[in-house]
Amino acid sequence: MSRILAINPGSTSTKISVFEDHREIFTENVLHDYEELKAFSKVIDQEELRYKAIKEALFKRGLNFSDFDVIAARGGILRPVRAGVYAINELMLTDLKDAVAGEHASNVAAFIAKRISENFDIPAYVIDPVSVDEMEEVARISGLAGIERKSLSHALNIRRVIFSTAEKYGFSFKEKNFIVAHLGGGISIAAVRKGRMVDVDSANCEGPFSPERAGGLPILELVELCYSGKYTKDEMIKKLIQEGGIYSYLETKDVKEVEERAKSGDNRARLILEAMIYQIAKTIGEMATVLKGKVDYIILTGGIAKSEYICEKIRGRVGFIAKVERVPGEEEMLALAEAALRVINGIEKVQVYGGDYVD
Ligand SMILES: Nc1ncnc2c1ncn2[C@@H]1O[C@H](COP(=O)(O)OP(=O)(O)O)[C@@H](O)[C@H]1O
Ligand SMILES: CCCC(=O)OP(=O)(O)O
Repeated sequence: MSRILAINPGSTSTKISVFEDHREIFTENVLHDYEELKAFSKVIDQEELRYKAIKEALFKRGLNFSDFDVIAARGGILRPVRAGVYAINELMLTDLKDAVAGEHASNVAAFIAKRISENFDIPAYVIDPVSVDEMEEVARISGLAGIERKSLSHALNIRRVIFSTAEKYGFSFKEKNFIVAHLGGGISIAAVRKGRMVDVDSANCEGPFSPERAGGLPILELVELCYSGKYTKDEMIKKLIQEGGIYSYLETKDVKEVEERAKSGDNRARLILEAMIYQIAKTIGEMATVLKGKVDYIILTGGIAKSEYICEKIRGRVGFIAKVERVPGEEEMLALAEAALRVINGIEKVQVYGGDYVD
């Protein structure tokens, strides 16, 4: 039996899970004081705070870091990489430290995992980082020379729900084509052709708006706003990534609340919710063209997919394309544990993060 510690830092919490082989022993979402987190200018500076929080959560249950056989961590915004399991090396830590590809809560995970690994002599890996990039060449062209489309997505959950759907229906995920819409605080929608994520609407800067992110915007108005003198660069980024989308219209990021408001006669909430659903469906339609109409399953996942009401409305718009599956919530912790197990059992090779990405 192998005991696995899975670590998944989010913007306000650190989720940890303990698995014994495939069996989940417990999962805890350790909440952090937002004010305390805000005091750090870089995400990786939160290492000590989050490390201690994880240690305490384990200690409470009579566990220590030395009780584990492997550490599996969510990968941050690294250079573009193929999907898979990566050993944590110096280049990875330097890239995360320099935030070469951007800041994200998961950037700190590799540092925590490395620390445990060194102190307790346990292997540690990061798995399916948010910068998994398997896009085809044609998908990288943005429309303006000098700006390239980027693959920044909920790759860990997207790949996991494809595995679980394939398992459910008894086929290999490499035999089929999927469109996966991860519908959480951020939204990413991917076209996955026979196991390869050939295109994705990046969670931070394209596609539908989400509870907290603006998604794709009319570009000239955006330029006007940037140069209006009202906002600094950091304020603009915050406005687009943390305070955009539903939040900018309704001052809440809670879609459950918005749905309740819409159902009880709040016309503004109804319109904004309908618009998000409309944009999600439109992007799913776009991804169907990427797969030339050969779509086997559309999978709706993430917190918002817990809503039958919203999923039915999306299904109403995209059901003509393919069968719509719902995988409510996310399976990221399980995805981390299973990947580590595949390595332990010799089913999957550990890859070297080396900036040697070849398409
Ligand atoms: N039953 C539900 N119905 C509608 N929306 C829901 C439901 N449960 C959670 N959500 C919404 O899902 C969003 C968060 O999704 P989640 O995947 O947990 O986000 P993240 O991990 O990105 O923070 C929130 O807007 C939340 O209100
Ligand atoms: C940066 C892409 C992945 C992402 O948006 O994750 P969160 O929704 O967890 O911030």
